[in-house]
This record gives sequence, C-alpha cells and structure tokens, in this order.
Amino acid sequence: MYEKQTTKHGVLSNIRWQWQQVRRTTHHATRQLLTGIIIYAVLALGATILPAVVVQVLAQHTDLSKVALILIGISTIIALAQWGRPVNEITFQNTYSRGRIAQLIQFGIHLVKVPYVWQAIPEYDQDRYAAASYGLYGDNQAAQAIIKNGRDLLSSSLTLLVLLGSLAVIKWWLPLLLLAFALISDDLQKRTRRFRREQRDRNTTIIDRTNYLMRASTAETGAKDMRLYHFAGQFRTKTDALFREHETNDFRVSFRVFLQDVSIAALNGLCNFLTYGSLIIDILRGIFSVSGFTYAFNAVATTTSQLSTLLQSWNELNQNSDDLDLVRNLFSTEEAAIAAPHRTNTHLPAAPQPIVFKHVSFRYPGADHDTIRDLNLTIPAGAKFALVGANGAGKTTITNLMLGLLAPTAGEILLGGVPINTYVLRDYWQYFAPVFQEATVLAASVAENVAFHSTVDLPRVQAVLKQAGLSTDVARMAHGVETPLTNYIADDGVQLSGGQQQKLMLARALYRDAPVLILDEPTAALDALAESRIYQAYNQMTAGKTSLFISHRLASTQFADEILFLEHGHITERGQHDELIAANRGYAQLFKIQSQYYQEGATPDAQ
Ligand SMILES: Nc1ncnc2c1ncn2[C@@H]1O[C@H](COP(=O)(O)OP(=O)(O)OP(=O)(O)O)[C@@H](O)[C@H]1O
Repeated sequence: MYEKQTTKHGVLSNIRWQWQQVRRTTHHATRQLLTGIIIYAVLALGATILPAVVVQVLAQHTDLSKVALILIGISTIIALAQWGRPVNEITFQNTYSRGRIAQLIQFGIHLVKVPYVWQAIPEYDQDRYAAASYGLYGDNQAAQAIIKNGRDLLSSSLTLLVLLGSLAVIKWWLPLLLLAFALISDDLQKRTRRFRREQRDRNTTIIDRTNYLMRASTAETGAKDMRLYHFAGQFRTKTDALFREHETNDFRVSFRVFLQDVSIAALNGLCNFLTYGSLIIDILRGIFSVSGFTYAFNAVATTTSQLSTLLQSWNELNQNSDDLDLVRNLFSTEEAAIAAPHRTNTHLPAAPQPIVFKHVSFRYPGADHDTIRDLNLTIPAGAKFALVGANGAGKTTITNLMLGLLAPTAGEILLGGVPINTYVLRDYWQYFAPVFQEATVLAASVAENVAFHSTVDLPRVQAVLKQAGLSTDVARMAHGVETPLTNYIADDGVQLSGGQQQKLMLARALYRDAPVLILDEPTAALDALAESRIYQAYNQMTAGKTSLFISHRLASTQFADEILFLEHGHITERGQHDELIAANRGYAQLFKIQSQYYQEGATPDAQ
C-alpha cells in the first residue's frame, strides 16, 4: 500500500525549499530579493526621518544652499527607492512566479506518472491532490506567496530593528506598548481569518456542488435527460438553496470583519492616545526638541504599520507553509513512488510469459471487505483466457492489478517468474496492450490516436484500422487518417460514435503489438455485425500473444481456451464453455438466463 506522507516542515525550511525552486529557474533571484528588501526598508525609514531632518535643519538656521543640498540628497534617495520599487516588484514577481510555474508543470507531469491508484480511487489520497493543487493554484498560491511574504517579513524586520531601537532610546516603554497593541489586534485578525477559513471551506463545498449541478445540466447527456424527465425544476430549487447558503456565509464573514475593524479602530485610538499624549506632554515640558518630537511622532506611526505588516506576513507565511507542505509532501512521495527503488528491472521478455497471481487480495481503501480474496491464478504464455462474471464481480480490478495500476494488499503477481513490482512501470506497461471499457479519444488526428506515439507508422495504422473494422469509416472522413478527432482544438474535428470509439481503442491496442492483449468489454458498444466480425478476427488478432477477454456476457467468450468465472472476487469455476455448461453450476445458470434475453446460443463460428 502507498503510505500517506504528511511531514510538517517548518516555515523556514519551506521558504528555503521554494527558494531552491525559484533559483533553479533564474540566476538573479538573490540579487532581486536583497534589492527588494533594501528598497522597502529605505522607503519606510526615509519617509519617517525626512520631516524630522527638515525641521532640524530649519531650526538651526543653516545656510540655505546647505539646506537645499541635504533635502535634495535625501529626496533623491527616496525618489530612487520609489522608482526602484515597481521595477523591482515586477521583476521579482516574474522571478518567484517562475518557481511556481515550474512546479505547476512538474505537477502536471507527475499526475500521469504517479501510481494510478491515487487518482482512480477518490478515498485513497485525493485530499492530498486537491490540497496540493490548492497550494499551487488556490487563492493565495502558496508557492508564489511564500517568497513575497518572506521578503516583506525581512524588510519590515530590518525597518523595525531601527525604529524600535530608536524609540526605546526616546522612551523605553514605547516599543513594548506598540508591540502589545500590535499583538492584540493581530490576535483579533487571526480569529477573523480562522472564521473566514471555516466559512470558505463551507463555501468550497457549496461551489463544488453548484459546479456539479452546472456540469450535469450542461453536459450533453445530462441536459437531454434533464429536459425529457422534467428535472430542471428540482435542479433549480437545489441551486437556489445552495446560492442562499453561500450568501449567508458571505454575510457572516462581512459582519465579522466589520466587528474586527471596529475593535481594531478602538484599540488604535487608545494606543495613539497613550503614545502621542505622552510625546505631547514631553514637548510641552520642553524635554523634546521639535525635530525629536517630529521624528518620534512619525516613528510611532511607521512602527505601527510595519508591525502590522510583519505580523501579517508571518501569519500568511504560516498559512503558505501549511499549503506548501502539501505540495512538497506530494512531490516527495511521488518522487519516492516513481523512483521506486525496488523497481529497477527493465528486462522484459519479448515473447509472452506466464502471469501468475499468488494468494492475491485487494481491498479498496475505506472498503470493509476485500474485492479480491486470495486469488491464485496462472495464465499460461500464449493462452486465450476469458474472465467472466456479473457486474461488480471484480474483473476490472483483476485487470488493474495485473497492469500494476493497483497494488495487491496481500500476495504477489509474477510475470515469467519475476514479481511485477520489480519492473520499472514504464517498461512494464509496454508489455500490455489494453482496451479499457471507457474510450480515451484525444484531440489529435486518427493516426495519432491509434499510434499514441510521437512517430506514426501510417501503413501499420491503416492495417490495424482495417482489423478493428474502422477503415471504411475513416476513409470517408475529409482527411482520412489525418482527420482531427474531437473539436476541443480543431474546429472541424470529428466526433466519433460510441462504437467507432471502441473500434479505435482496439486499433490502438493492435498497433502496440504487445505480448499481452487485454480487452475489457470490447464489444459493449458495437452493433451485432461489428461484434461478430471482432469474434471472427479474434484468433488472428491474438496469434502468438496471451490474451484476456473480459466480459459479463458469457456468450461472447466461447472461443477462449479457458474461461474463468468470477463471483465476488473469487474464481468459482474454470474450464471450457462446454465443460462449464455440463457442470451446470453458476456459469451454466447465468448463461441460460442471458441466452433467454440475448438469444445468443450460437457459437461465434456459427454467427
Ligand atoms: N474505486 C473504488 N472504490 C471502492 N470500491 C470500488 C472501486 N472500484 C470498484 N469498486 C468495487 O469493487 C467491486 C469490483 O468492481 P470491478 O469494477 O472490478 O467489477 P467488474 O467485474 O469489472 O464489473 P463490471 O462488469 O460492472 O465492469 C465492485 O463491488 C465495486 O463497487
């Protein structure tokens, strides 16, 4: 089983990790970061000091040209910093967003590399995926924001070091008072944020549900059923209820923010009264010079705003760090899973080999029972096996286990005597040509959809299209095998019918020409003629290969060397069709029932 990894890294560790990602994409990152920190500090300190310097210079009645010179000097530094700020902001943003974009790409690539089970089974580890994508795509985009907040934290720390130090010289208790008030208002904001997060989670659920309703009522099939069965009214009621709930949650948040703002304003009033009051008393008593008072007055204001920036950056950094942990954990677990140190074997035999299931059990995460229980099965090299059973018997699960898409919870699967979990997955998959129940038609040409590879062997494409019974339909298309499929990308793309899609999947599997051919309900969408053609061509298609034909329709598997009858994850009967009929057990009974409905007593040869 894949272990869920939930390591919690510290804020600094996560900043460092993200910074490494950023630096991988650009050389100037550190220089830009340092410039940004200095610019922000200079701006905050410059604006605080300038008025006091002006007052001081004027008070000393210094020579006017000297006054002008000092003022021009300070103003130039501030102007330069002001000019540098947007420039630095734009380039810096570009730099740190590159780290995030690199991760987005990495995330996309990982999605197709990771163990299939993570995506296929929602309960398995879907939350990790959802959370990781939240860290990358979500509203605060942790991967990007953590660097920006890190920079803001450093620049405000630097500024505060100077300001608090100078205020402590003026009055020792001033920094303590400002810090205390900042911490109290920060605590208020933290509570509001927590409340907002709770409401946001509720709203996310509401949005998920609303999205489902939108999807269901706009998707072709949903929209059709919705109209014909007059379900639009009920849908509307559900959507309205969700909308109202969302609105109420939003109102709660707004009211909470209002209460927070009123409280903070009152706190600020009290803090200002105490600090400024004390400074005014001092100047009245003559303890302060005018310029000293001006500086202290400004320094208190800047300190308050810088403290709030610092605390806000720190809180956001913690939030970013939590989100980034999810991305980081996902990547590291994936790396471990992809690297899979035990998967080193790349030497797959070219010819079919026996496939052996040894005491294999599999339980879906969260399920209270095994879907496959202690399965022992040998599929000899070159055998034509059929796996049959009622819906939900476990046929697809067995296939996914054989393909290494799912890992057994107990037991092992061997290919040519070698445990399949020692093979590098990418190589292992080359050994199989599967046709799944659900067709995957991509926005690419017919030929590309068949070859599923960067290079396309056109004569081979034509040959397999013919074998799969699709060549006539393709020949009628405007551009033959070059015709684009689906209209996601090409406006003139062709939409294949269900049966045509199934034939295309068969052509894709035949094109791969792998030692094992797996056909999971390959004829479910085919008309009777097309179905019978497939059966007739089956021997030719599977010549020299091992094949596994999966179906819940017993009549479709009579040509198999051996039929495995599956019930609740157990093989309860095996043998050839006639033997199983003669045994008159579960298989024979199901066959009789199906025959009555499908009227399919005939063997493929007779069809
Ligand atoms: N992702 C999943 N999570 C939990 N249980 C699952 C999951 N997928 C399948 N199952 C359960 O495992 C059992 C076997 O399913 P499987 O798809 O292997 O059956 P099948 O024989 O291929 O059925 P069908 O003929 O309908 O395709 C079913 O009871 C199903 O509910």
